[in-house]
Amino acid sequence: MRSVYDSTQVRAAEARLKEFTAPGELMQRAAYGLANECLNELHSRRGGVYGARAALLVGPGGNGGDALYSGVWLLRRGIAVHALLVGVKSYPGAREAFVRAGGTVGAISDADAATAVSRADLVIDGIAGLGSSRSVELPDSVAEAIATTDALVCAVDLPSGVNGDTGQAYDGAIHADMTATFGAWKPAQVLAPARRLCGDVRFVDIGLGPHLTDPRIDVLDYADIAAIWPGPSYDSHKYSTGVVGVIAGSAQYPGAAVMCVGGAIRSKPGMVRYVGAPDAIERIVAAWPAAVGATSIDDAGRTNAWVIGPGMGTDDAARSVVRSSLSLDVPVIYDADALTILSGDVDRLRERQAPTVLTPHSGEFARLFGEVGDDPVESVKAATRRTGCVVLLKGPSTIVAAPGGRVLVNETGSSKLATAGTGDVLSGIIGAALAAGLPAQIAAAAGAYVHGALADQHDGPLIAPDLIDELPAFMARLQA
Ligand SMILES: NC(=O)C1=CN([C@@H]2O[C@H](COP(=O)(O)OP(=O)(O)OC[C@H]3O[C@@H](n4cnc5c(N)ncnc54)[C@H](O)[C@@H]3O)[C@@H](O)[C@H]2O)[C@@H](O)CC1
Repeated sequence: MRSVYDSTQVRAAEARLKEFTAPGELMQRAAYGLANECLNELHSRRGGVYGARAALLVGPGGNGGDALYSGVWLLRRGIAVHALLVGVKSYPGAREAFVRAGGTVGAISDADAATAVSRADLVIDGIAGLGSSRSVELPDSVAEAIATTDALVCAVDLPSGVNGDTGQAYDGAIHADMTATFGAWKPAQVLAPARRLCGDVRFVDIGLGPHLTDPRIDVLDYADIAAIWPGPSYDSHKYSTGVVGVIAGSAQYPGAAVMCVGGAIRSKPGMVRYVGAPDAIERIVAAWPAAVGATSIDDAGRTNAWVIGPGMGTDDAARSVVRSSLSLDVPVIYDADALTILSGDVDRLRERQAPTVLTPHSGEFARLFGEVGDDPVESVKAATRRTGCVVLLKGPSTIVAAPGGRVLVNETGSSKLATAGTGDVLSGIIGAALAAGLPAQIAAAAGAYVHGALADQHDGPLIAPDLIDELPAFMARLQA
């Protein structure tokens, strides 16, 4: 598990750590770590560092200070380093130390600033880090040189022009190949769209660890999923490993039911019960002979969790099923059409006594709760407060929040998943995890992890059934 801290938490931890360290010590640790990461990467790219050129983009704050002090270390390794000041001020003492070590200094507005960037093997972006909250305005020629260079572009703590806490990217944000993060992972390093601008994030330990508490976000990794994903025990039987009920599909979207049941059944619950019209049951059993059919929830028999919504339509019959499902006393995941049906009636979700998971994409989220906005984590948290449900917002970074709980962000998957039917598979996987007894937020986040990992491991173009085909091998590895 990777814990992620926002700027207020990082600054508070820094303030506490500073009580035990000499003045300037933390910046020296950061600058040394930054220089090391750059030197290692430069070495692997060029086979050596001596004789290389570096350009530093230096803002007025601590971020620029880190860049200048890292320049001192680069100079000591025989790299020619030129600093370009963005603005008139620079961090007290840093510029002088840099010049003493042999560095040269110019302004970002200098006529040869773009040339200095284009000739560099390494560009260090120290315009702004934790204090970055607006667009980056550089001369066009410099912006163009940064955007087109083959040099290693390394961001100091965070790329300039991204909001470290929300993941928002402002105009002109720097696109780095690598980011050296100091002391903690920051939200922008795991949230879209900023995550992509960070490149490869390298953690530089400056000793903040003991002073950081109560992370804003956690990111689950493979080891977490392997530890929590339920597997059968020696005395398992089909009822002990969980029974999933699925209400999905319609005459218009029959495939949604096949995808959803497939996602559930291949995640290995004890049993999957499909509820639908007789012809739909026939189709499902033809595709998945191990599934069991029933024509109503009442006739379905014992079930540990329900998946309701994929492709079910929004007609009166579907509305009535969704309304009556609110009183089910087992966990329910509402997806797709069920979310559209609930969008006129969001506050009724508070009636639910058992755990409930909502899995909207941004359009469905907007219908339910209003537009996601610039701070998606806060939007999702507000939705959980309003409904009392676990809310999983699908997107380039999937966010899963629970009432009163910590926010989880999923990093697996990619735009490969932007194809019809993949969401139906996801809800089936989450349904299986819920039926097996995982807590709702963990089930949702673990399901998103598995779903994304299936896409990641699939070679070539992906369609939704490929995810189901990848499931047995993935599950076998996970439970080995
Ligand atoms: N506080 C500490 O103890 C440590 C801080 N460190 C560094 O200090 C940084 C935070 O320093 P600061 O609080 O001074 O904040 P920053 O240096 O991130 O940014 C603040 C300054 O940059 C300007 N700025 C913001 N966006 C800009 C833009 N787009 N274009 C031009 N100027 C812009 C602001 O007006 C302000 O003057 C961290 O990200 C990290 O790099 C590290 O040295 C580790 C220790």
